[in-house]
Amino acid sequence: MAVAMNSPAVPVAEAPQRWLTDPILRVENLTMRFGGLTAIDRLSFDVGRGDITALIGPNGAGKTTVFNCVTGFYKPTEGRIALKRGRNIADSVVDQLTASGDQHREHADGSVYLLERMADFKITEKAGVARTFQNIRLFGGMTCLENLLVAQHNTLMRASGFTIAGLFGLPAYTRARKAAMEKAIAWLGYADLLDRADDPAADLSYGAQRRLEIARAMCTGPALLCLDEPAAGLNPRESAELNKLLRLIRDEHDVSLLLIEHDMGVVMEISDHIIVLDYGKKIADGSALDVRNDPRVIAAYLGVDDEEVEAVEEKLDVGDVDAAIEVAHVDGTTDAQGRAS
Ligand SMILES: Nc1ncnc2c1ncn2[C@@H]1O[C@H](COP(=O)(O)OP(=O)(O)OP(=O)(O)O)[C@@H](O)[C@H]1O
Repeated sequence: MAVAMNSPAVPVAEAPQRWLTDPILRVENLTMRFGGLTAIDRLSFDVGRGDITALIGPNGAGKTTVFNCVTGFYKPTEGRIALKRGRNIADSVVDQLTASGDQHREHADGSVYLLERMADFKITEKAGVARTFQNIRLFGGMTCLENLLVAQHNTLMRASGFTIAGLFGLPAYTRARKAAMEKAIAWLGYADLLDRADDPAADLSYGAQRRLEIARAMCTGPALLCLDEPAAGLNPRESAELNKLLRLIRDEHDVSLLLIEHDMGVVMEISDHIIVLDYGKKIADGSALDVRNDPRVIAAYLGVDDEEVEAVEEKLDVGDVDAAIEVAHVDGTTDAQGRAS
């Protein structure tokens, strides 16, 4: 997908650097090899609790592979992925858990999970990590409301004691069913889809389907929400609606977000923290402002040669980002994916 570094985005004001002081997710020395190909190479980064963190980079940089490792779809070749559900959990607690060989530990300040040791369904259910995919995966024939109820199936099954007792009006099940309905209706509201509750999901516009998918992920009660290209294919109005929903999730629901995104307008506007990958390695890590001005990032996206990075740097030294991008555009030869050809 083409990437526009010079989109008219206004970077957000400098936010507190929570990824340094209070990480919810800590990825350390992550390596993923597919046969002879090293897709991720000793990658380390932190995701701040309560932040919107964007993982960006040209096509093939390894973003989806990182997501697949965090969410348990892939078992990493090496590395540790620790999720801390609770503030002030010392690194020594994570080290003790690692040494114990266990997957999870309850601690006075919260729970710690080693995601690289867990199956994907446990990562969702126990650690509280939800995700969406590049291609929308709703149940198209079900209504919007039904999609959000299905997401709460596990909670309802637990409440029924995993029996048919729910059918006979077990009080715990009746309460859980009411709570599930209230949650589904609340998320339809947050996603601005209340008036479409009884319509089949497949009838919604593309942007509305994206918001429904995010609402469905939120119905699982995550602590960390991973979104794979949520703005792909959206028009400017739909992107603005998406940004509003993502900010609401961060600001009012105490959920941290990790997203892969190619749309630099969305990334620069809503991200507290940006991590840039190229060829499976981290090439930049910081606020939107830092990353936007980083010559290595511009070079990676626009495909300039190493010696031309200096020319880009010179323009940036005098604060002329647009001229730096212009230099990169003239000198770099890019293919449609923003990768040098
Ligand atoms: N299951 C797999 N088997 C073999 N190679 C893979 C597999 N998954 C990913 N790769 C390779 O790993 C590298 C990183 O791919 P990945 O999909 O993570 O990149 P990406 O940054 O998400 O790209 P895009 O922006 O196009 O989605 C690529 O070279 C890709 O071909």
